[in-house]
Amino acid sequence: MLRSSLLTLTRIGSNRLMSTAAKLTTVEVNDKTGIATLTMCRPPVNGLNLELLKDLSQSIDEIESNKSRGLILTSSNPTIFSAGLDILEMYKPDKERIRAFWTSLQDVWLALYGSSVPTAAAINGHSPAGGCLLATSCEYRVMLPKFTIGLNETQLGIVAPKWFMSSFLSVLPRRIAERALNQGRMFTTEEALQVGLIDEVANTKEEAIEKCSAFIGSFAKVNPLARALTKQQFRAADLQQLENERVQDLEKFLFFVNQPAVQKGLGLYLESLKKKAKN
Ligand SMILES: CCCCCCCCCCCC/C=C/CC(=O)SCCNC(=O)CCNC(=O)[C@H](O)C(C)(C)COP(=O)(O)OP(=O)(O)OC[C@H]1O[C@@H](n2cnc3c(N)ncnc32)[C@H](O)[C@@H]1OP(=O)(O)O
Repeated sequence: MLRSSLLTLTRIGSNRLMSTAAKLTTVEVNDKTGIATLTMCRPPVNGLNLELLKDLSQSIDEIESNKSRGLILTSSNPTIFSAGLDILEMYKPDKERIRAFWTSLQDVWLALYGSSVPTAAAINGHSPAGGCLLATSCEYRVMLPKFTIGLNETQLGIVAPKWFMSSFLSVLPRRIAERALNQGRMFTTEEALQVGLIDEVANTKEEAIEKCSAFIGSFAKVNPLARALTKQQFRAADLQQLENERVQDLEKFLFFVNQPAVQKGLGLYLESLKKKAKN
């Protein structure tokens, strides 16, 4: 259950805030609805590095074990849900750390995509690549206007692994998913709604959280065990595939990311991001 030695429990209105010192995520449980909001808080862009991934895993475990009625994933940044994987973890990587990094990403995906509680993403900002992976691992997505979401990996000269595709395919028709992935397409909020990559649009983060809560509330009269087992049956083949191939998936990733051409591409991409940030 909760790691009580490190845990601080604060009450904000009807919410209980559970967070540990120096954590990159917070978990707030609404006492009225019993729904937990899991917030990513790693400035500047919620880049998924090893530490954020570990905190995400721990927070998902907490929510699973504290009998929350659902999980809403969101961001403390007002314009970015998550910039995806922290490219600094993959560029000129440390040998041991990059293994732990990828393994932690696998852990987060298995826990979120396979979660027994209903899950929803309040996408309150841009959500490229790994950000889109997190959002599409949830069962429902509500997004704010004027942001973008998608799997842009091919634009960076990298390849989304099969399990990224599984999440994408659980939301989009195959033809749209395949074309978008091949193009590395980023969808605007409006486009994402049109193709079904998101379920609803909200004007504020609060409204997005309300809509996510309403989705989770729609299961109020459904037997929780029957609901969880049904969801897990839908997702079992995808989850099992990664479980069976975890080691090979890690080795494939390490081989791929260490290719000189991939390293060169990641270096150039980082430079372009930094140049853009300066201007
Ligand atoms: C046979 C087949 C085999 C298959 C094998 C498979 C093998 C596996 C291959 C590997 C797969 C790996 C999968 C990767 C998925 C990913 O998630 S990759 C990451 C992709 N992310 C992006 O492309 C997003 C890039 N960022 C942006 O577009 C923008 O930053 C933003 C829209 C998110 C935010 O814009 P803005 O608010 O204007 O902020 P910026 O000024 O751009 O950025 C601020 C600051 O953050 C740095 N930064 C941004 N994103 C990242 C990132 N993802 N990683 C690290 N750092 C990032 C940016 O450089 C700025 O830094 P400075 O302030 O200049 O230091």
